Amino acid sequence: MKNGAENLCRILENAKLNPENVKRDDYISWEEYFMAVTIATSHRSKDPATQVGCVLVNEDNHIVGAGYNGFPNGISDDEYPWGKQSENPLETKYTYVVHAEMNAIMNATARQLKNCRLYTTRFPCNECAKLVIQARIGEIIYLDDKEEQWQSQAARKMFNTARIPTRKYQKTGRKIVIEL
Ligand SMILES: O=c1ccn([C@H]2C[C@H](O)[C@@H](COP(=O)(O)O)O2)c(=O)[nH]1
Ligand SMILES: [Zn+2]
Repeated sequence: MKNGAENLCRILENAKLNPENVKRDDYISWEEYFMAVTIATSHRSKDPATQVGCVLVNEDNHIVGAGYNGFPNGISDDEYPWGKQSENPLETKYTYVVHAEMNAIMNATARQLKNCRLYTTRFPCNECAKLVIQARIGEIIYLDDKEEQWQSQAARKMFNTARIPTRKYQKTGRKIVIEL
């Protein structure tokens, strides 16, 4: 305890004598950083209605995978349909699109995703939930839930049974402006 107080005094003294030696204190937190990367990733999606981003983070806070919703490799974004409604399932995006979570898992640089955290802009659907559980991912952090959708309800039910915690990202109000 005494050492802690002495250290603090030294830091404050140093800050007074050499203000330029002191680290900045307005850096973003890990949580803000990972959600910012997740949101940025969603901007790669070509889906005109819903852009989803997903990032996988290991226990060392390293990003080991990222993905967004899009058609499979080699499937043309211009020739396949992006529409939602048609009597013919061959004419809607749902038949073809790979979900952001699936892409993040498939693209991961690590084979072992056990205990990774999954950041996503949208609560995973039931199909993604199955993959997440099989990959032994440890926690889900999401920006928006889709509580009204049965796919999200089924996913939540499976996460609860599999004891995978989920939590809504708490916005901090921090803004970062990126000029591209
Ligand atoms: O877990 C999920 C659920 C959905 N997506 C993708 C798939 C589609 O491209 C959109 C959903 O389209 P709506 O227009 O909102 O019906 O989101 C995903 O990536 N992950
Ligand atoms: Zn999904």
